[in-house]
Amino acid sequence: MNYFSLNHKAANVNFEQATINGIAPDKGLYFPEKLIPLEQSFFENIEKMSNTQIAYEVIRQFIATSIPEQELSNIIEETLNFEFPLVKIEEDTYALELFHGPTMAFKDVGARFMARCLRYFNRSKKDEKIKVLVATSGDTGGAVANGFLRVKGVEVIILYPSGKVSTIQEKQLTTLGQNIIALEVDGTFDDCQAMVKQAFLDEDLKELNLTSANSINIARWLPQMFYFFFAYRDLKHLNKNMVFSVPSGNFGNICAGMLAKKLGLPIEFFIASTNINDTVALFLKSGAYQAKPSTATISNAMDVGDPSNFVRIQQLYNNEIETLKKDFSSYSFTDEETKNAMKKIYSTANYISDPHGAVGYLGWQKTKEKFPNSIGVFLETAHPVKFLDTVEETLQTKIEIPQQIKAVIDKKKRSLNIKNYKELKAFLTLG
Ligand SMILES: Cc1ncc(COP(=O)(O)O)c(C=O)c1O
Ligand SMILES: N[C@@H](CCOP(=O)(O)O)C(=O)O
Repeated sequence: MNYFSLNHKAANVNFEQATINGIAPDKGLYFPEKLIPLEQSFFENIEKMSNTQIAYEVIRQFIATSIPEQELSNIIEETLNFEFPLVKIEEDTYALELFHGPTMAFKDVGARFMARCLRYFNRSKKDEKIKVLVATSGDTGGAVANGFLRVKGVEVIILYPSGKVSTIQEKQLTTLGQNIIALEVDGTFDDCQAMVKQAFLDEDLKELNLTSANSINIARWLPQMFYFFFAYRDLKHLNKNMVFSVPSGNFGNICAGMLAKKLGLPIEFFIASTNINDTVALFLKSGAYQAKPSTATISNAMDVGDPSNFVRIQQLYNNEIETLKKDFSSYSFTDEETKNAMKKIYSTANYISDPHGAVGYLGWQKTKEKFPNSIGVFLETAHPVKFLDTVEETLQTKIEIPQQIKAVIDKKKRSLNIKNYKELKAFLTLG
């Protein structure tokens, strides 16, 4: 399988090269050249398959010969060594918990998979180093730090917006040291992401072997398909159509679900549920895509004003907005609505949702009238403890701190402050 650039001005490359490049030389995101639907027998027998068997079948066409079969199986086994439970919230509503990995956010899947692919690609390199540049609005940074810690030949540089991530998220991305460096940016997530993209295109930095560990990188993005299949397997016995509501920021997660649908996964509809950063919802109304500066909210990991992966979603639908709307819509919610949803879920189902999951719940609530015979699955993308102050204050309850968080909470933060691209470039060239 090869990948082409969505800007159509760069050479097609295989999985290994696309992973190492991160983004194509013409600034475009890589996209698979063809999508081969999975066999009918796969869906007929899916209840009998384990997570790792499903993941292997789903991803193998995308890896092709870049990684040998046994090695790919090992990568998947190591990546998916935690649970993906579904919790019934209401008769027609389920939460798919994606936070049982080491950093308690869905990013663990993509970050662990990508780190292991790079480890394989670096296996025979001696002194050569790859620098992984990553922008985070909260969770990617921690997951990438954890997933890439001590990976041979890789140095990770994380850019995060100062004062705009939660205390626990900040600890997760600034305290590991070793091959992980955190840069605290005086700006928003979009500023961080723009700087990362600029660095990839900077001729002066060509020698540095830069790549990205955001979902713009196919090795981070593609494994995010896995858990849509797991949820289907676990709910198939209900014999109902399924609608997914995905709390969305950079739109990588929902785009992976939509790719899964193109492979044959029978999902009826997708809802991109956002906070007030509503660039995509506005696009669906007006037909004109207008990126805007992001606004800070209590679901901070979704504070994205120019979602990178929306171009991939458009590509999946041949840039035909009316066709896209048959499978997809987007709704935005305020912090007040989010807090009320958290309270409702807590009082009616005794379930503590984090602000992102609550936005997902709201998206399904808003849409469910149109799907009276279906079940809605909203993704619980992070553990509520990651947003401790907001959750405890909103629900007036105490959350037990899990072991993964205890391990970082008292560690000392280490970060360097930067203000602009010039300072990033100076750091990369001198540091
Ligand atoms: C907890 C949480 N929920 C939702 C999102 C949004 O996911 P995506 O950027 O793939 O749309 C993120 C960050 O990406 C996140 O960390
Ligand atoms: N919400 C993200 C922002 C980056 O998203 P990514 O999936 O493209 O890495 C975060 O938590 O950092």
